[in-house]
Amino acid sequence: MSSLQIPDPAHPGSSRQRGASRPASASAQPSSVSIHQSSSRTQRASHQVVSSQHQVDHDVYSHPAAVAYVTAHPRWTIPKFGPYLLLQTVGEGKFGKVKLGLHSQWGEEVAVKLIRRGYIDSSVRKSKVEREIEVLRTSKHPNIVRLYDVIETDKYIGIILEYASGGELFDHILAHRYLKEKDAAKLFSQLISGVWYIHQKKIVHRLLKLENLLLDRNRNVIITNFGFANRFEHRADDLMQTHCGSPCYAAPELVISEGLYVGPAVDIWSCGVILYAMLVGYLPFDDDPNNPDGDNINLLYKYIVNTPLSFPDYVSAEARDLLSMMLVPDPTRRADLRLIMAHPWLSAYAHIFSNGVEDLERAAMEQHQMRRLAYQRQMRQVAAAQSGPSRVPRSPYETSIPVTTMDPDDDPFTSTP
Ligand SMILES: Nc1ncnc2c1ncn2[C@@H]1O[C@H](COP(=O)(O)OP(=O)(O)OP(=O)(O)O)[C@@H](O)[C@H]1O
Repeated sequence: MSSLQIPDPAHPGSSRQRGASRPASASAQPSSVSIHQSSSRTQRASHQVVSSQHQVDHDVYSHPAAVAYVTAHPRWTIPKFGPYLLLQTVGEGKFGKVKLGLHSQWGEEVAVKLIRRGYIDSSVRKSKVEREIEVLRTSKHPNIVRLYDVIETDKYIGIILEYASGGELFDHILAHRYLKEKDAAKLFSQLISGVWYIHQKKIVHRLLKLENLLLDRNRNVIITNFGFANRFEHRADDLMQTHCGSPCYAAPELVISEGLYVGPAVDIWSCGVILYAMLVGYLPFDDDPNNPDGDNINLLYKYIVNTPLSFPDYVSAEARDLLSMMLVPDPTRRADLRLIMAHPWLSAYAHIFSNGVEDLERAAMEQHQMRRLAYQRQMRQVAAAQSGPSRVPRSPYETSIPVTTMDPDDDPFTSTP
């Protein structure tokens, strides 16, 4: 596999990792190629204004995440992408891998979504990436994944995102079979707050599903994957394509009216499917091939439109009432967000809905600032421990564990675990 084509400022034209003795042997620099020229550049200052405190780069190798990575993979070098060390792969999309990144100065953990430029080979894919960046750039909400930066190289577009360390909501539900109503109501309120926020900004997500809901370390919802988000006023474009991959969450009008309707009600339907899955432990409308109607999208929608919702005994009457308001095939009769937020099943979380757009943006900024300061504090503690009198080796790099360089023909961004 060939290596990243990163212009090396010291050796123009050279981009390969060589036999370095330090773990982070490649330094990615943003290339001059851009899908989103000037706007992506303006995002790049986000890590430079937080603190006057200077940390030295090597402290980051004592960061618990770096130590854990090196302990698990003692023979791998750690590639660098911009100011971030790239650690393990935390997820994979059609575009490429998502890696855990570690800011080399501040020790902040981030998710680095590495989109291979080769993937952007059509206008649909190009606009998907551009949309995701554009929507995230303008969104600041405690439950919407935060965009920190966009770093471009010749081979990759790296979208630097808030790291949702709690994994996917899908797995959280699987682990519990289904969620307690109290827990589901909290998560659902956060989802609805995020959806309300983007709808206020005249944006529809259009691909809400369990796999696009992540959790942070405190089990709060983080909404991700805005690649198919669209403005209210835009007509449908790639919608049919969008939902071919996840028909179970797609509102009936997307199929029945051949995708011409792109109003906010499509997100309400998907939120209803998500809430049903949280409370029941399976999807209300299934595309399981064992379900004779499920493997054909048109039959599935005929089934959805003609079959009344059913619930297992353990779902409360109030929750059923809310779901029955949301999972209404006719979008004009489906509950809107105002009705959902006022529903008694969510009364314990009504305070979440009392915030306006500006309050939510302020809360998101404050939350982010606190998190960043906590990371910096952690780095300072690591540095203080390292310079203490009874200093012991704090990372495998200071022990006898050999650090070998990767094969220069390997691509560090895709071949490392
Ligand atoms: N901010 C994040 N924090 C932690 N993990 C993430 C984050 N973003 C993505 N992931 C992980 O990476 C996986 C793939 O990411 P992403 O949602 O971008 O791809 P996808 O759902 O396949 O989307 P696409 O349709 O763009 O291919 C997710 O399912 C999740 O496990």
